[in-house]
Amino acid sequence: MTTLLQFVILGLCTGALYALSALGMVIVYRGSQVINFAHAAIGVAGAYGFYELHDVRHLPFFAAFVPAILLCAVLGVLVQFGIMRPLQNSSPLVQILGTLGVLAVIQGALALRYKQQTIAVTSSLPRDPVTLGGISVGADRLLILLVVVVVAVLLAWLYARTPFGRATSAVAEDRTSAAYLGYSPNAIAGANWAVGSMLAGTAAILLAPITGLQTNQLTLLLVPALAAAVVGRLRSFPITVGAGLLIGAVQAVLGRYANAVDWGSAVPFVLVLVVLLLRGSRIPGRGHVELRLPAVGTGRIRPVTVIVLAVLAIVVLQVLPVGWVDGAITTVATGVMILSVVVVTGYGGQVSLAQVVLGGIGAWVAGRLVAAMGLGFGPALVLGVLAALPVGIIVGLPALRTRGANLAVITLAFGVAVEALLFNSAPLTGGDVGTQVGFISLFGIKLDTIFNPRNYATFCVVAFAVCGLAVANLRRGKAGRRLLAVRANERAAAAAGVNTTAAKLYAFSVGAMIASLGGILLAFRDSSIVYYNIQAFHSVDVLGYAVFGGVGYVAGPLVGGILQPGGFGTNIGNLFSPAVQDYLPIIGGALLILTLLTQQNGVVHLEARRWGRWLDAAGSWLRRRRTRPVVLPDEDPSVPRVQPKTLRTEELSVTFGSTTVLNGLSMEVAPGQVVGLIGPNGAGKTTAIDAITGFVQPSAGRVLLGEDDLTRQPPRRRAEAGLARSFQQLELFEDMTLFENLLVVSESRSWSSYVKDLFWPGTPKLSPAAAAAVRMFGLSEDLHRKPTELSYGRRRLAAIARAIAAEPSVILLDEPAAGLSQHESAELEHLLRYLADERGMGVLLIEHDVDLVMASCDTVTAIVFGTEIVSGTPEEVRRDATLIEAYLGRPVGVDVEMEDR
Ligand SMILES: Nc1ncnc2c1ncn2[C@@H]1O[C@H](COP(=O)(O)OP(=O)(O)OP(=O)(O)O)[C@@H](O)[C@H]1O
Repeated sequence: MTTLLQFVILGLCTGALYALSALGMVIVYRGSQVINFAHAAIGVAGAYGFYELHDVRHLPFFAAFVPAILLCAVLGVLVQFGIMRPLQNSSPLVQILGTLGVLAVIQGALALRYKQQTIAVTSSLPRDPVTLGGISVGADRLLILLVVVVVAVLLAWLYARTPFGRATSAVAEDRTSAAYLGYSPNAIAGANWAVGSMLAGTAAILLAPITGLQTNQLTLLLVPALAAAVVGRLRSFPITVGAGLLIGAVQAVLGRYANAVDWGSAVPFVLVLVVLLLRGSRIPGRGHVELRLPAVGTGRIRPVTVIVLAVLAIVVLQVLPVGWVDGAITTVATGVMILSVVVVTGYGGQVSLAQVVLGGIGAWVAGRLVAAMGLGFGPALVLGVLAALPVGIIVGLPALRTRGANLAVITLAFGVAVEALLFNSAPLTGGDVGTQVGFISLFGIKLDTIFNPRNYATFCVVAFAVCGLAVANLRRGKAGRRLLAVRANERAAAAAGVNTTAAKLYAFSVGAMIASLGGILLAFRDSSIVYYNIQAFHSVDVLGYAVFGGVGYVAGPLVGGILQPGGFGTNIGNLFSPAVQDYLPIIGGALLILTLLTQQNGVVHLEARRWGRWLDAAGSWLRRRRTRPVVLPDEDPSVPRVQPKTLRTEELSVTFGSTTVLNGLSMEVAPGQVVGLIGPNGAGKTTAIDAITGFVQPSAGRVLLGEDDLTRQPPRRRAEAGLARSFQQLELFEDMTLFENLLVVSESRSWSSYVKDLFWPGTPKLSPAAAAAVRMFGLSEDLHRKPTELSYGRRRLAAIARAIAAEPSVILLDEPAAGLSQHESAELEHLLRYLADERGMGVLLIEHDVDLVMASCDTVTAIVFGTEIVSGTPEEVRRDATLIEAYLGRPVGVDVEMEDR
């Protein structure tokens, strides 16, 4: 028992340092809404600075400590102003990568100077043993614990009670409003980066005497600190400290009682997994802001170009010097791994920092099958690729309830755990000696890289071509459109009936299989695979390479793969100096940062545009081919009536916290009926639509469509049952053309397309209902355009057309006339009647344009503060005094016309 307590206390001390570093992350996040993945790197840079001054130049503790943490502050401020400020409106992916670029540069710079050696650092804190209740612990550990608790209390006070803290909270709440109040968001962000970075430095300086100073110390500090900060919601100081202490204590106990395996490395992963799964939500809330990810290509294949390039590559490989063939192998094999990022992040919009580890798992399975079971390379490769599939699904599971930076944290933590438990486990991998796979061959062709590197390089090129074609096919097929819909807007995707769960898990599983193939190709370059070399943090580089090349483009990975050490980048660098190899991590990090600042869509996007311009200049016939107009199916005069179903809400109530926003709403929308739902701002109209379509759970009441009780169904099932909705903010899929937007809602939801599309995506065609919607709104000229290329009015019409294209029994329109011209509003009125009278749809219309409501609705329900105040024909409602009073805020006579709001 005493031993257990002793380890708990020791663990608490290490945990206190995680907590200290995590507190810094929380501060940075509060000030700038950025999760800083370079946080530990900045801290470790400070620790090296401290070491130089204190241990090498023998300055007293504080004379070394103060400049060291000031160095961290300067680094933090430079990162904020030089990189994060320009990226402040970018997607979480881009912001994460910005900090990861900084991490690569700092780590690369430290590795240049200090290599991989571990430096012993002397402690300035008193280390005499202190005995507490029979347990003896070093005084330095207790002091650290005390320091962290004091810092947490001070921070809590600073951020709750001082003007600086209030200003930071105001900026965190809303940058624009804070600026109106006179706060400078940038100055506040800079100050928080400085304070947060100083805490990172303090934590690293205090940790160095315990663990020794090493550039790889980042893992030791970064992952647990990230985990603690995420558990504290990047806001709460006490919860963050508690989580850090918990991680430290559990790790210490596991290290004592289960030390055969490094279970401690898995603690941050397990903790974050449990917390995020419990806390997350399937569909993001209404306030979720979708920031655009880098651009996605069309996936269009030019077969002649592909064949010519592949043949050319294979021919060139036969004559290249051997050093360059090795470079080609590394570049192309890494390219295969990066293709997995194109699927998961480029198409699926999910940030995964586990791709290298997934590749490593595939390589491990294949390697063991060859070495231990004597299986041939071919079958081992197939089984290795298949083995990654279930692991990919496991990695993808958290993505069902969390997204963005949180997902990046959890996938990184997963990678670190697998690295420690599998790749660093000598019994499982063969340790330093590795796994002997010998000289491999396939169908009698020798593929070893010692005597037959050109064959292996050719095999890598073929593997890339096959995967690249599959990924391009995926982009053009139904499955790809589902992924892009989820990436662009999860809420709208769910409302369109897309199974977001299936789409995400599909992206992760296909990504895992491709990553696994890449991992196998990289591992089997050697006749002895040393799994120690597979590092979880390398996924960070791979994600960076992907964005550098163009994360949405199939050709991007080949450009990104050049940066991989040992690839073409090394070959090119060696032409100038062999030392370039050492600088590659720094160059890679700097290039990534530059790409993010200047061209987030990647090199290939830039080139594609350049080529596009060239094609434009080359002749109009080529231009015609590029912007081939989408052909609508012939007009079908008999667009069928929809399946008639009546929507009923029974005593529907919604409560947020203690506030009841919707209070027992009962209404009915029958087939062929247009029903208006009106009320002043904040009355609860959108909440009613959200509750009917499954985006918020009602606290009481029922939602029925025909005979089906939909009250507990997710949005997708309600869409399948026959409900479609438009959103106030339109929520179109911005990365897709209008044609693709319409396809997402109207094409069949077959599961088979998840497999078929990889090989044969087919030619997409609009359904008669979608084509009719396009004609109705005169959108045929806009079909090949993306929503951003349309005027606001046309975007609105496009959003309504998309909802109609799903052929719903009942359509719910949330302020469809907002921003429309008078002419367009008149057309909308005509359309609403057409949908009800000719197509038999039930229409629920939320609108502030009272004239439109009165002219087009059969019945109108008015709500105020979530409660129905009147319901009846437009004429009855128009003359209701209570409603007029609610709208105008004062009692009036019945003859007063309601204002057109
Ligand atoms: N997720 C939420 N958490 C807490 N309160 C919420 C949430 N969503 C909406 N509300 C509150 O519920 C009330 C009703 O909002 P709702 O958007 O449904 O009104 P509305 O009638 O559609 O208004 P408008 O006409 O301005 O769109 C508002 O006070 C709003 O602030």
